[in-house]
Amino acid sequence: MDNLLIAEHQLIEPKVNIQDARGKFVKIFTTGTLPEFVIKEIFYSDSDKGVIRGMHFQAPPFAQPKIVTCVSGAILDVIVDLRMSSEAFGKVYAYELNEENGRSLYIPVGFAHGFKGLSEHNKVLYHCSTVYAPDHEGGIDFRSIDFDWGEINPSLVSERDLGFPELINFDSPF
Ligand SMILES: Cc1cn([C@H]2C[C@H](O)[C@@H](COP(=O)(O)OP(=O)(O)O[C@H]3O[C@@H](C)C(=O)[C@@H](O)[C@H]3O)O2)c(=O)[nH]c1=O
Repeated sequence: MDNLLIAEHQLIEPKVNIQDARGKFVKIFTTGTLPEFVIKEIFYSDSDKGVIRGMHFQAPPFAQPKIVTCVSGAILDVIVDLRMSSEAFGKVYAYELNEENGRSLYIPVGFAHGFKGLSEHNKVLYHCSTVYAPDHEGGIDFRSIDFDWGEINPSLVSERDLGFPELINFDSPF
């Protein structure tokens, strides 16, 4: 599938990021940003400070490249490389996405994704290049990757996210 061809993650700078007397205008994506990226679903989440969601992926043949943008507030966005053939298997990349920098993160096939809310509230917008496939959803315990999440409040994490396997015991489908 063409939309699975962009193999590496990319931090996408906004094409326009303007503040004026009315407020902000941010263009996060335009044709040419990721020419092969096809949008099949768009959704957003709304979370409070300290909430952690992740680390999630969809397994082949329903793997799901996506572009993540924090349109309100601030998050620490985190991905981990789960590609068995990758020299960087298990490597973690983390970026602050927030309403000021207008940045997005493109997440290719073979990575799990999660984030922690840094501001009082955040809204995170997803553009996905495949549709939701609940039977092919998977995850890694966010506490098992090589990343310091700071304070973790289990009441701000879903039951499902607390029950995923640890990376060390994980049989990657990628
Ligand atoms: C992801 C998703 C969930 N749902 C449903 C399932 C559930 O009842 C409810 C909330 O789902 P979750 O608890 O999985 O929501 P959440 O934990 O926010 O899931 C998201 O986490 C981040 C880290 C990602 O990377 C996303 O791709 C997605 O997996 O929405 C859909 O109907 N369609 C979807 O595409």
